[in-house]
Amino acid sequence: MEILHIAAECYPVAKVGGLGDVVGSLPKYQSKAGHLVKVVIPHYDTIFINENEFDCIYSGFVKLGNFNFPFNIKKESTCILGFELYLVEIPELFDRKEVYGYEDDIERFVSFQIATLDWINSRNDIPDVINCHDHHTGLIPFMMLYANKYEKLRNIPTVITIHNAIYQGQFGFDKLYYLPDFDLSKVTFLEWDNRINSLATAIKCALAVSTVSPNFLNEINNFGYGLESLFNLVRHKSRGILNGIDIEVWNPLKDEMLFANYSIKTLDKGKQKNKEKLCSQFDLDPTKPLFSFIGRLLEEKGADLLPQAAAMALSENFLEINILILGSGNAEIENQLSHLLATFKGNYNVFIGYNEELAHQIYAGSDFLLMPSRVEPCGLNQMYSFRYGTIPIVRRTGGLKDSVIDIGDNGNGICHYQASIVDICSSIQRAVKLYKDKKNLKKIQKIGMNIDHSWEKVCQEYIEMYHLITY
Ligand SMILES: Nc1ncnc2c1ncn2[C@@H]1O[C@H](COP(=O)(O)OP(=O)(O)O[C@H]2O[C@H](CO)[C@@H](O)[C@H](O)[C@H]2O)[C@@H](O)[C@H]1O
Repeated sequence: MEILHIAAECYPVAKVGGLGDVVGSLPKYQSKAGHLVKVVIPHYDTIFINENEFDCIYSGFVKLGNFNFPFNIKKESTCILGFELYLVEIPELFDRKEVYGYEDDIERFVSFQIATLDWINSRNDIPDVINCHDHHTGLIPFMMLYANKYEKLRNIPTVITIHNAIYQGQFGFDKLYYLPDFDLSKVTFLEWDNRINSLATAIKCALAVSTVSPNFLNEINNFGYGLESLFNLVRHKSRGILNGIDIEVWNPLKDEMLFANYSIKTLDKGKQKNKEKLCSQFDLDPTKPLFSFIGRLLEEKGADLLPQAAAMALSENFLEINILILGSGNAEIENQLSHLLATFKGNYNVFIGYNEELAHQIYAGSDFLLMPSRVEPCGLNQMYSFRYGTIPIVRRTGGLKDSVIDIGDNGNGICHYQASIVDICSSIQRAVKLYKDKKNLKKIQKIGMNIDHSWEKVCQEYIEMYHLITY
């Protein structure tokens, strides 16, 4: 079947977080399974886009209310990613370094969605299914059903995959005129809490809704960021599919970003080498257990707890542990984490920013990975940790609950219930104890490394979902 994914991110073209990882890997494995898979994202000013060849295959103008933005559809010419990659080039709106965070994000992503549909509408061959991802593509199912100019696309089944339900792409009805002419009797599909809500619109209009873990689907039926009643209403067409990971990109034996490659057989030596390099780079003690955190420094990730939790853990375990943090986000959290350096130099370090290579090195060189998330629709970091023989320490929420089982229950990681400093610190204490019990430590590391979280296994669940709505 022909599957078209539409999203804001796709690794390695443009990535801010896990959405990019999934949109860069699920299509690759669907393609390997024999499907024709296309991915459409905006044309940003990123290294991958500047360094690769693209052919312009379509041009037009996006009409956004009174504005007319010229756009091109560009196709990556070599299929280097294992699927067909298409970029929507709207220079005025997307020729920028960052993916999100601009005042005109609504105008940017509404234009992206209209340009994408204009192009699909112009094609003779149309996809069998369109898989939208998150709110940036949430108006697509609505426009396909009710915008006059997309009548031809009406019968293409659509899926909305929810990676993050906190951000919903809301805007006022004063911008309703941005949308192409549509059947006005359907305007209520756009509305939630008196505003246009892109995610709610997609949930109402898509033929299927998927979340990135089964447990997150259960959670949002009770606590759905204002959308719980809607999630309950569409339960019949919803399913939770736990994310997979790209085992080619995340492979300690072949990962070119590591200081030393290793497999389950050479775990001890391999991890030690990576740890020593990492520790010397960050002025840490390689003889002590290394606890790391990688992620966006936001409350949803529990990152606001990190400064105090790190201070407490480092004081309680004085000179017994190392903590290393990689991330960026909330400026206050960034400052607090940076300030800890003065007190705990030698046992603590932080890198504020985004660094893909360093992330790989940290997964490989750490002993434990902290994920005190308040919200985690799936979480990929714990899966990368397993693969690199690093034990995740997680709060039992969302997809973390689906993928991490506490060592007390013969599991693969360390779990706590509360997003609290005390809970994080007591998990760290348990980890320190485990670290000293080398035999048990190795056993748990190996359990993790043997888990198969590959897309090869999971991508069939997406195909089953598509089949349910295409036949
Ligand atoms: N500073 C930094 N430098 C380098 N790399 C960094 C980084 N900060 C984060 N990353 C990387 O970004 C990715 C984060 O992925 P996650 O799935 O853990 O969270 P995210 O909230 O972005 O994704 C959302 O979508 C995904 C995909 O569905 C869900 O798993 C998740 O729960 C949901 O919140 C990982 O590849 C991580 O290594």
